[in-house]
Amino acid sequence: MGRMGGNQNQNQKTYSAIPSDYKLLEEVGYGASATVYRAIYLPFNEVVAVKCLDLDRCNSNLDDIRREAQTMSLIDHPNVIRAYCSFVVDSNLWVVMPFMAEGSCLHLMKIAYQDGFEESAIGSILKETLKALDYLHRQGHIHRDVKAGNILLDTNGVVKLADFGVSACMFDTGDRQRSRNTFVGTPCWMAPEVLQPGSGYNSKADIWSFGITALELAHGHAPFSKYPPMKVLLMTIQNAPPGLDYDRDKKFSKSFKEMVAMCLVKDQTKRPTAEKLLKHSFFKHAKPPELSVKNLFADLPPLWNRVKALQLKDAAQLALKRMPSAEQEAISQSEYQRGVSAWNFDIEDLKAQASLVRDDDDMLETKEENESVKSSVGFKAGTGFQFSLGKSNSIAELSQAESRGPTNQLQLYESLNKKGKALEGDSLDRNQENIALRKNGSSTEEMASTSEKDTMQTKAKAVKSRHTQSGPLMPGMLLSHSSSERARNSERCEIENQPPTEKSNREVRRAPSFSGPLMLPNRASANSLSAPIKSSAGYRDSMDDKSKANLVQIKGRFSVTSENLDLVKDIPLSTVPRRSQGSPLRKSASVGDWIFESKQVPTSPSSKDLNSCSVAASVLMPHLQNLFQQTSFQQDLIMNLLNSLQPAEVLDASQNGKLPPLPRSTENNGNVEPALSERERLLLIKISELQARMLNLTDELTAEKLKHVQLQQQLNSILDQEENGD
Ligand SMILES: Nc1ncnc2c1ncn2[C@@H]1O[C@H](COP(=O)(O)OP(=O)(O)OP(=O)(O)O)[C@@H](O)[C@H]1O
Repeated sequence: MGRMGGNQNQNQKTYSAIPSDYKLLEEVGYGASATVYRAIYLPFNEVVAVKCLDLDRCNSNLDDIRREAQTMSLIDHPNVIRAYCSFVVDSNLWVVMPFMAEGSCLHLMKIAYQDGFEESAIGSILKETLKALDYLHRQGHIHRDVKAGNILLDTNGVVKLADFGVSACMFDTGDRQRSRNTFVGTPCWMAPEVLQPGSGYNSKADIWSFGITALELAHGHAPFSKYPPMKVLLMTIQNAPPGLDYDRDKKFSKSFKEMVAMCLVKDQTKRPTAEKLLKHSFFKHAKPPELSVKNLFADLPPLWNRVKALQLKDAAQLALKRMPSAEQEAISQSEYQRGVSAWNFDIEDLKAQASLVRDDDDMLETKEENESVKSSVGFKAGTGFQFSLGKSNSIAELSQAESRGPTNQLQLYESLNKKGKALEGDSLDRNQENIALRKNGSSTEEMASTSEKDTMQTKAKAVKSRHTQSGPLMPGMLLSHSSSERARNSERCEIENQPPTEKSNREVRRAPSFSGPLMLPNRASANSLSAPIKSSAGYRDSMDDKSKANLVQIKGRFSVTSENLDLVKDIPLSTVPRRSQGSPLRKSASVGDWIFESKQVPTSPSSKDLNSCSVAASVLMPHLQNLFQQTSFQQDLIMNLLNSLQPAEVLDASQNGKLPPLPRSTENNGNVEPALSERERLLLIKISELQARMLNLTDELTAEKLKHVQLQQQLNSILDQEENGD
């Protein structure tokens, strides 16, 4: 057992890393990879929360986890939950935190406010959350998982933002997904730029999630939460942003609506910073949380009883339902409960789930949708996808091709690829392929993963194996998700089309064309097939100057800052050997983001050369950087793909001379191989084939389901006739 991180501040109490010092009591929550217990820290006789993360389900490097834990323990803000300490116990990581006796906003809504909170409480909760975001952004961090489930409440009305850092490394690493093959994140809270490869994201992604969280608190659920993740993804990218624009929202003030609309602007550069948003009149008039939030818990039973009640209620509901719909429910609940944590998707799971959406349900949805969405096209028979014609040609083309069938889609993909268009970042198809690349493992496992039964079994097993200390345990159940309302998509083009303000114009002008090592790829793009990382200058531009200047790395959900940035900021990425030993730039094993170690910056001859020709360098740098990143990601993706291929297939392909040999060791792939482009081309074809196969299978499945429905209808009519005959 080793201590992972703890607060070093002399003025603060020190918590030991000895498991027997903690008496675990009731389970008070669970997430995708962790169960949270109320516990007593015996030396202080103090109630704390212990989050137990199952390390078996995460192949992350312990060093990365340690770094995350240390960063988490350095967080110091009244609205951000801090880790007292964290340490490994058997195969679990225990994170000790303050106990928030009223649990998360999500829990509270489920138990007592299924249609959301009233505006005054929402204002207070959001204001406190925004203070937390402002702090994190100033420190150079992006939270990336802002949602009601991560806003914790204390009995006296204190609001704290939780769930980052340690869990981030669990969620972000592809290893975790590979090892479990069960995870599919719901992109309900994700900003469009996060969902689209290559576009790059920054702290403004948190502002989008914050806007979605505002809607979640107002309605009791996030927009699109009843849809399968793939559909949510499409709707987020292609529809107008959701808002508080409907009849049911009449009760909300103009300033609340306006604030939400400001957050939910698709163009990230037009979203306000947390600091600026805090000055909005909605927050100026927000009541202190001890006045408005505290009232929410009056007369409610203790948190653990609520959690237990929710679990029992959901279990009973599920048991009552017929299996197919129970499965659907479980999937939907599971997705909602698991939330947005992983910024990775799994195309096959997504497709499988999309095909489970009942058509009759969608017909209703579509009717409603058509009221607000001006033009929409069918996505794919049987899946119920609907989306408006988007701005992007490639998305529209691909979508139409998708609706025409897999062959067309493949052809279009290939033609785009030929034209070079397919490398554009906003290609949905590419996004799907990126997603597909994350898949590894057998389809049997994968299908099983979506079933309620397995989810429960897995959770029960995990809880059993974890809990060796004490405390009554409930088998982990899926939380209920009462959302039945769909989100509406209102056109708010005025907001999006607003001309940039004078200030933002100035910002754009000031924007450096060379983004340096800080221009980090987004997670989606890091996994993209070959999408170039467009200039991610926005990352710095949109941050406060202070944090911009200090940012040196992103780890998990953290980007860590340094005062010595100047030392490193002009080192071109293209001159830095990637992931080779001793390189200052390497990839975090846990999170897939770049880490720059400022102390080890080499002075490379090429950077000197470039400096001697500064004009050319400034023009060249972004291109070189993009090229470098592109190649790196391609390498990653190829490795991912190779890993996902059956070994026999790889062997076969290389023996037949189809594929040039590729070093399988991830240690060696820092250098760009000359044969890479040929290999990439072949692999792209392979990917296309795989995707086409997958689409065919999905189509077959859909056709079978249709047949099944028709047969059932025939059977029903025969039975009716027989009954009438009788
Ligand atoms: N400090 C705490 N005090 C009280 N309850 C907590 C605390 N931390 C977490 N919880 C409860 O446990 C739930 C799960 O915790 P958490 O979100 O950290 O787990 P996770 O596995 O990281 O979840 P997710 O899937 O949302 O990322 C929370 O939604 C909340 O209800």
